[in-house]
Amino acid sequence: MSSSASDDLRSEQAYLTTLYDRLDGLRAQADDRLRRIVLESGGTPQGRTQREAQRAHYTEQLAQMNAVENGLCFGRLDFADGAPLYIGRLGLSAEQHDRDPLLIDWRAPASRPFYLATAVSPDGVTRRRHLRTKGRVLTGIDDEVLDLTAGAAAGGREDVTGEAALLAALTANRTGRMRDIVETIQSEQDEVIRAGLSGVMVVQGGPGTGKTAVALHRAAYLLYTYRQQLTKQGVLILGPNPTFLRYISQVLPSLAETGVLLATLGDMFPGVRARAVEPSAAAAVKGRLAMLDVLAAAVADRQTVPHDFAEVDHDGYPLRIERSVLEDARAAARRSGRPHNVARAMFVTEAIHALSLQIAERIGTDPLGGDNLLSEADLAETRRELREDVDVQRALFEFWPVLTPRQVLRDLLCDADRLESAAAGLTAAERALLLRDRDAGWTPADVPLLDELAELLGVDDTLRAREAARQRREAVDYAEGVLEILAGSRSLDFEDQEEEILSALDVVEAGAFVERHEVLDTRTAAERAAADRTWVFGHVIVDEAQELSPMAWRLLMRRCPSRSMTVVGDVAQTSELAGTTTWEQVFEPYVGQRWNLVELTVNYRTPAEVMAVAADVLAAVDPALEPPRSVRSAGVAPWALRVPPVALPAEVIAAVRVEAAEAGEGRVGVLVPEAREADLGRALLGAVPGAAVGEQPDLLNQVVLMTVRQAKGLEFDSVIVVEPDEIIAESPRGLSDLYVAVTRATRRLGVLHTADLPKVLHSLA
Ligand SMILES: Nc1ncnc2c1ncn2[C@@H]1O[C@H](COP(=O)(O)OP(=O)(O)OP(=O)(O)O)[C@@H](O)[C@H]1O
Repeated sequence: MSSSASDDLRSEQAYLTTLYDRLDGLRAQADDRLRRIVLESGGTPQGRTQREAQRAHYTEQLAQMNAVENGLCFGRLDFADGAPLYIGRLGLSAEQHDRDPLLIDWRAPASRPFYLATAVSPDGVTRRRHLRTKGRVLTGIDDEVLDLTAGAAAGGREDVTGEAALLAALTANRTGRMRDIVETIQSEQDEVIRAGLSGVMVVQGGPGTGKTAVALHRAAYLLYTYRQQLTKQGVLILGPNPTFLRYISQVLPSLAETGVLLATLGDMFPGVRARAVEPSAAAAVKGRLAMLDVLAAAVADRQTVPHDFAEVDHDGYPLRIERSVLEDARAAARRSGRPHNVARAMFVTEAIHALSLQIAERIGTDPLGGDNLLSEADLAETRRELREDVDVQRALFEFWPVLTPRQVLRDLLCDADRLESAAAGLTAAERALLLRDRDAGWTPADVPLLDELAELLGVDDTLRAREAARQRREAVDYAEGVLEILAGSRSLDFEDQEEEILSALDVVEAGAFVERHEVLDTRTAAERAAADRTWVFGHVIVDEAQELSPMAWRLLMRRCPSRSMTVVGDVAQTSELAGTTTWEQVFEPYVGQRWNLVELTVNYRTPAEVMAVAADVLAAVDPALEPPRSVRSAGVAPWALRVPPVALPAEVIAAVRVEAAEAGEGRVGVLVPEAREADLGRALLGAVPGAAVGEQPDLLNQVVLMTVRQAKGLEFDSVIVVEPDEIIAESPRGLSDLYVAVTRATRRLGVLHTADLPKVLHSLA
């Protein structure tokens, strides 16, 4: 190492140490304040609220400071004039302000040239320096000189920034968890990350173009830039499945952001974790907008009338409830246009009104032919009696019951007759796809249906108020109990004392006591949002968005009426039959033409050799689609091996062993047709006990066997695709599935097949 290089290392290490000292100082300060707050107690309700807010603030600050411990500072910009700027995961101000700022947050506008400056357009930057660190120790420096006039050779490529650091990141072993890319964000990605908050932005990009990475960094950017607004309303990131959410789960915490709700569609109905699996064809039927009519009919079918009449016992007499009375009441309630549970009150009022007239007719008829003898007050009393009569209530409940979304959907999907009545617009084959067992669990495609039903059913305010009143009564009863104990202990301790002693009982009544002890809601917006179906998010980010059905989009749009959304996906990778192959189709109904399309064109994951194979598959999906350009080659040719059918499991195991040895610390993914998953999974597990297989495989294992659908959005150092012709044949979107499968590799790709290779893989023959 030249002496100037080692001088550089030494002085940068010294600066790094200053930064960590400052971080430690701030951490100690926050820790100390938090400790003091935790020790404080009592005070007024406002005081306590304030303390709670401060506690949350310092806890979050500490979490943020802990999160940035690794890679605190990763870059430096030198300018033609002025002092250099250091770029990091967090902004740090100096203790003495003349040295400010010590470190600039990567999201601050001043950091932008770090991602955008090039030799051709340096924006005043003369040098961009990447600092490589391990813990608190500087391990290396990569410099890019951007000032061509300074005489230094610019070298490197013009299409990437920070080439050395980028290539180091791209060729590193995969770990089963996605890493942040904050040190090497490329300019086309930076544009997306820093776009404004409002409106719908669709980011279309081929595999490996960094859509997921960009979506996550955009969440961090938006939270930094619009902190107040978004902390209150929350940001939702919707991903395709729980395995994928675990894969990306570390990225935002490593960027010191934790207040984001990561969820799958299956999590979007509070109280339901929809994890059951169903055929894609069934999900496709559930995803169509035709289900709106089916659901509306299913609710209407619950508003029934008897064949002729119903009879109940009222006040010792049989009371006939005529079909026509119920029909009129039902028509009036339906005409109100209110949701079913809300309109119920009107149905009951109308029915009771008609029944009271019927009773008046019976008992108030003037034998002399004059007006009815019952006064208005008598009629009101009759109505009151009818309303309070449990038998009448029960009968009316039967004709217009209070319903929950789960009840309506379960009853519908488990009953061929109900389905036939409500889903008359579907074909018999489609209805057969919908029919399921009563004890089958909820699937993700059920969730938008439950959400739609919640809208159709509504919540009866009187019921809600009754429930709130019940809860409050319980709390007051409890408080009275507490106060009684206090009173009891006073009489024991102080009854023989002369002077008056003020007890809690004298200064507070039970209701007020409850109010004072109401628990403060200290949950983050993300936590509160997860528990509330009607929560409206400040921003919604959707990953693998091409897979969502029209019904799922309705649910999402309800959660985001401001339409502040970032939608990332690739219409060439759609595997769900309910998914989309054009973005226009998705957004036209909600925002017309008012959405922005941005395209990412560079593939950071898949090396050129693998992408050449993928390009042939893509051409078969749609010749008009362009594959993204690989940023690097791996120097390894993809391979294919034909094996006898009986030897397939043994050959898979052998290939896994070879690839695991090649991958070293890296990860191996075996992607198989759905029909073979169970058998091959079992065989692999027998030979490689640590392998991850099954519904939700643990990606931290070195070897993972899964279907292509499960592998959506994931990547492995080495990928073995098994029986590609079966993957193609398994679904009408089988070619897209094969495209997804081959583009999961970051280094090596192999194909095992027992029949002829499909034509689209001819380059491997
Ligand atoms: N600027 C970057 N610097 C370093 N690594 C990057 C960069 N951009 C993307 N990557 C890496 O490339 C890989 C692919 O990124 P990502 O998964 O976000 O792509 P994607 O477009 O979502 O792919 P797919 O459509 O196949 O799911 C990841 O390992 C990611 O970390």
